[in-house]
Amino acid sequence: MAISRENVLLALQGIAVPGGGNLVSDDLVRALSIDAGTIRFVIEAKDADAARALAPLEAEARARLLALPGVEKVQIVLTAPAAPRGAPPQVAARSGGASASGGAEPPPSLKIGRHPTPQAGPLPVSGVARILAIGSGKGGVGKSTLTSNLAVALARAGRRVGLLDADIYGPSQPRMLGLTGQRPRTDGQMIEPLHAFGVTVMSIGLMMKEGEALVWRGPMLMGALQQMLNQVKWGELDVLLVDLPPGTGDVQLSLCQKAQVSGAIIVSTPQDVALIDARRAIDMFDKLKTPVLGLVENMSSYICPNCGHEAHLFGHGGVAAEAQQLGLPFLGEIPLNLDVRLAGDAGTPVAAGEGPVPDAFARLADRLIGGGMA
Ligand SMILES: Nc1ncnc2c1ncn2[C@@H]1O[C@H](COP(=O)(O)OP(=O)(O)OP(=O)(O)O)[C@@H](O)[C@H]1O
Repeated sequence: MAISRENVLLALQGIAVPGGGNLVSDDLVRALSIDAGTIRFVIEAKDADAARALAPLEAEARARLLALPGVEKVQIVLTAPAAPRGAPPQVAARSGGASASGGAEPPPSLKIGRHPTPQAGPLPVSGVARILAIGSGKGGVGKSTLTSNLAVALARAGRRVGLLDADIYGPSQPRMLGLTGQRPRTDGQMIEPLHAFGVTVMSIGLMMKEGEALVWRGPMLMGALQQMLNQVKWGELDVLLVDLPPGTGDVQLSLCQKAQVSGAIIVSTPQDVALIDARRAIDMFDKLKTPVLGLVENMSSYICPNCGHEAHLFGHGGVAAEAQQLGLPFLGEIPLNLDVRLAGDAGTPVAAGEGPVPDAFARLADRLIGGGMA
């Protein structure tokens, strides 16, 4: 029998916390997910003392949930922030590069991941002229790589660019932009984004302990995304690129429901399997009434650095053909090149340098600017 979220919350509402209220009314239940017979969630106490006081409630919550029909397993994590409340100092950005890494700091005190605030429909983000969703049907096609490099290329072309890493299942932008270990500053209300290579950057991964968001679903995710859009001091931006998780899930839905997204760009490799999934992503954006602005082919051709021979490891031209068939613009192609990966791993996007690959990203940026998309 399917377990309903409402029944779980109802059971948890019955558990009083010291000082009045209950687990749900005090917003202590975070990251609730229900997966077949398993219920997972986090009880987030405000500090270590509060966590100790809540420990008996964890057992009570488990017992109550296990008594619900269909529940086989209950996983509860009781956590408290590792550091006292207050913002860790932000490390200043080096001009032209990413802020220097200061080692792994605890997450900022602002709680990310909460129930969404009701709103009438998709809203603009203050100061942001355009929001572009960067999506893919399949994982690993280079969507995050493309997003960081496109952001850098747009910044180099003089645009005011923001990048929101909403890939909660594997936020990779901090690593790709050399921001690993840094924490954004917050006053408890608003978040100061980080800056790297001329791009204003915020990643859901910078706001939480590793792996914390993995269990989020539905409303929690929607609330978190809403916070990332509205509680970050984005400043005045010509364009905000949103790096989405692969596929067609809650984050895509939440983004298009909460924000006025100008359009989506779909990244795919030329392989048939990737293209089939890309079609699904396009279909989803159509259903969400978000215009698909075009397709990009990543890992297009491979030029052997030793002999100059051009090979097409994943095929070539498949995405352009698909775009034509769907009547969508083909925005450009990025070659498969070892430097792309090495630069991404090293935290200095290849688009920040010179050469044929940075030129390919510059062409893509120009195409978007020329088309009024960025
Ligand atoms: N054009 C390219 N040439 C060489 N390597 C690339 C290229 N594009 C991406 N890569 C590498 O492929 C791997 C996957 O890329 P990336 O993480 O950007 O994909 P993704 O689609 O965002 O994945 P996920 O869906 O898992 O987030 C990375 O190691 C990246 O460096």
